[in-house]
Amino acid sequence: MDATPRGSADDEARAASISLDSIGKRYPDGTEAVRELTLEVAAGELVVLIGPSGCGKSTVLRMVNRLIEPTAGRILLDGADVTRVDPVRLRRRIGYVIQNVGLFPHQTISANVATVPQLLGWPRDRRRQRVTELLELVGLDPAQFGARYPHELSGGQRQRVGVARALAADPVVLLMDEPFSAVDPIVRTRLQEEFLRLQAEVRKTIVLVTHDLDEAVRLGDRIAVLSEGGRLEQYDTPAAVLGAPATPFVREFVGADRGIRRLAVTPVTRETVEPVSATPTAADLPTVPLGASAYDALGVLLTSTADRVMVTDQEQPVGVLTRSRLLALGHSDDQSRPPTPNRVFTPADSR
Ligand SMILES: Nc1ncnc2c1ncn2[C@@H]1O[C@H](COP(=O)(O)OP(=O)(O)OP(=O)(O)O)[C@@H](O)[C@H]1O
Repeated sequence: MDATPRGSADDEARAASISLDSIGKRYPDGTEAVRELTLEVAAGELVVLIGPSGCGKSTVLRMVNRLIEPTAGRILLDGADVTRVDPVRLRRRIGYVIQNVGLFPHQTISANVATVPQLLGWPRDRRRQRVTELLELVGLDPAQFGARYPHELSGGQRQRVGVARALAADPVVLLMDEPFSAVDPIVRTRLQEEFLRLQAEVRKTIVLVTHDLDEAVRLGDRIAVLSEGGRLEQYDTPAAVLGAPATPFVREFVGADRGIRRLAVTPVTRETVEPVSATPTAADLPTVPLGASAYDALGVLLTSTADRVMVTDQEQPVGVLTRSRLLALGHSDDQSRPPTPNRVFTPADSR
C-alpha cells in the first residue's frame, strides 16, 4: 500500500536523512546530558539508540524534533539545517511516538489519527481516506475501531494507533521513544514484527530509543550504543555490535549471551557453509533454507541426531554446517559484516 497521502500536492521526499553534527545539550542546571554527538542516519534507515539509563537517549531524540533545544551543534534533515526553522513546522514533518502513546482520551480513534492532517487543514474527505488507509496499515479494522475511544482498546492496539497517528501526515522522519515497552512481552514481539513489515512498506527514516537489547537487535538496521553524556561507543549493524564490540563498555553492555544473540542475526549464506561431502547420510540430514538464521540452524541441529545440517536453496543442497561451525558464527570477533536478516529494505539513498 502506498502510504503517501493521495492527492498530496507536496512533492517532498518521503524519508529524509538525518545528520547530527556535534550536537550537545547542557540543561539549565548545568547537567551536560549530551556532549558533541555526531551521527548520520540514512534516508529510510531504522536506527536504534541504546544505552544505560540516563545516558542521554531521550535527550538526543527530542533534540531532533526540537522538543529540546540543542545548546551546541547542528541538526540537518536532508542536508538542511533545522536548528533555525520554526519548530512547529518542523514537528509536522516528524512523527513522534512515545511509550504511553498520549492519545487524546475524549477523541475517537479516527479523530486521534487525524490530528496532524486536521492541523494542516486537509479537507474532510482526504482526512477520512487517510485515517482508513492508516488504520488498515497498522492492522486495525477502521469500521470496528474508528469510532471507539482510546480506553476501549488494548494497550497493543493503542500503541498501533500511536504509530498510525505519527504517520498521518506522511512525515519524513519518525522518532520513537520506548514505543513498545508498555505492553507485555508477547504483544511486544508481535508489535515489533508488525512494525518491521510496516516499515518495509513506508520506509521512513526512524530513530528508536529502547532499553531492550533484543528489541534493538531485532529492529535496527544499525544500533548506536551510547554511554553517559551521549558518548557514541559503537554505531554498526546488530551483527557487528554483537560479534565485534568496539569497546569494553559495549562488550559489557551486550553481555555474555551476545553469542546467542549474534546467531539470531547472522543468516546462513553461501559463504558460511562448507561443501557437501558425498557421504551416504547426506540425504538424511536435517535441512534449513539459505537465509535462515544461524540460531534457527542450530535449533534444527540440536533437535536431530545428525552432526551437521544441510543448507538448501529451493530444495537444492548448497552446503553443510557443522555444530562447531555454527557455534563459531556466534563467537567470531572478526570484522566481517554479515547482512542482518531483519534488514527488510534498502535505505533509499543507497539504492
Ligand atoms: N530537564 C532536565 N534538567 C536537568 N537534567 C536533565 C533534564 N532532563 C534530563 N536530564 C538529565 O540528563 C541526562 C540524560 O537524560 P535522558 O532522559 O536523555 O537519558 P535517557 O538515556 O533517555 O534515560 P532513560 O533511559 O532513563 O530514559 C540524565 O542525567 C538526566 O538526569
